[in-house]
Amino acid sequence: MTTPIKIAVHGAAGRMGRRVVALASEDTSLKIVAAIDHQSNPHLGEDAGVVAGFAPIGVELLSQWPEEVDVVIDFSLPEAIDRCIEECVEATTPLVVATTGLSDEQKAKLDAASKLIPVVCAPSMSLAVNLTMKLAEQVAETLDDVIGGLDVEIIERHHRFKTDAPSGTALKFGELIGKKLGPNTRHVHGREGHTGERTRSEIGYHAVRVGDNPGEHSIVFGMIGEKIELNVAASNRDCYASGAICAAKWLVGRPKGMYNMFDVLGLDS
Ligand SMILES: NC(=O)C1=CN([C@@H]2O[C@H](COP(=O)(O)OP(=O)(O)OC[C@H]3O[C@@H](n4cnc5c(N)ncnc54)[C@H](OP(=O)(O)O)[C@@H]3O)[C@@H](O)[C@H]2O)C=CC1
Ligand SMILES: O=C(O)C1=N[C@H](C(=O)O)C[C@H](O)C1
Repeated sequence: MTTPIKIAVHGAAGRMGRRVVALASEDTSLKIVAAIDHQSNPHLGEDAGVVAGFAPIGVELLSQWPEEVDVVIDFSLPEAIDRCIEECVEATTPLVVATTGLSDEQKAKLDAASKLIPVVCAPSMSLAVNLTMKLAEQVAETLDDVIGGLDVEIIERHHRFKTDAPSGTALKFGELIGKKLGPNTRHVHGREGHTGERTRSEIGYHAVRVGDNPGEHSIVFGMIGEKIELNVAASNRDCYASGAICAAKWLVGRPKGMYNMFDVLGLDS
């Protein structure tokens, strides 16, 4: 039997962290050795499995970083990411970053870290979302010069507790589509008032916040006379948690560098 991969979950008491703890604790190729959260989290000191709504796993939820881990999975908040990067660089631990809403400075810090450690960073760990991104690239490339012009609008729906908008995934869809449409693409967030006619060169973003929606994205490619709409929706959070676990397993033993879910899923060839 091979030795289990030792993982630490950062943001372990959050909505996503709990699902990562729950799924990883059922995976015999993994051993959760640390569950890290904010120093004032009310669950600190409790068993992370119990916090996740599961059986005890013998790992306390702590705010301290552990000594020895093979890989860290991070689903936290932008305000928590700097320390996470610093701890991983210091210990040369591979890092999977799923947190969205990072500042440009934080993205640069993560890039710098990837010169020293292997990093997977992706706004969505979901297989279906990443496949849909590939489809969206294909549609944009094909319709770029369509007669009458192409209008791209991205609508995302998430739970009312989400703190960043638009979603990291919506922004990634826009970035990938924008690359296919050319350098004049403008990214427009919402519409209000006397906006004038829509220009051809814009991608519109619309962020809907409702109830407990775990994440839904619609990419509309509108033309004169017809439209294509790509829809991808999560039924629950396990698509993201299992994607992150898959990324963590893939990352262990890789050379330092910046990777994404296309690399993990083999979608870039
Ligand atoms: N890439 C992907 O596939 C996905 C990405 N996400 C992203 O993951 C992130 C987390 O989402 P979600 O789980 O819903 O959010 P939650 O707010 O439920 O979870 C975040 C957790 O991080 C904790 N935290 C806050 N500050 C710190 C800190 N300084 N150190 C350690 N932990 C800290 C929070 O603790 P406390 O409550 O005490 O502040 C909380 O437990 C978001 O950015 C979201 O957009 C979400 C789903 C999928
Ligand atoms: O906060 C969430 O819930 C999600 N956030 C990610 C994002 O911002 O794209 C991914 C997923 O859609 C769920």
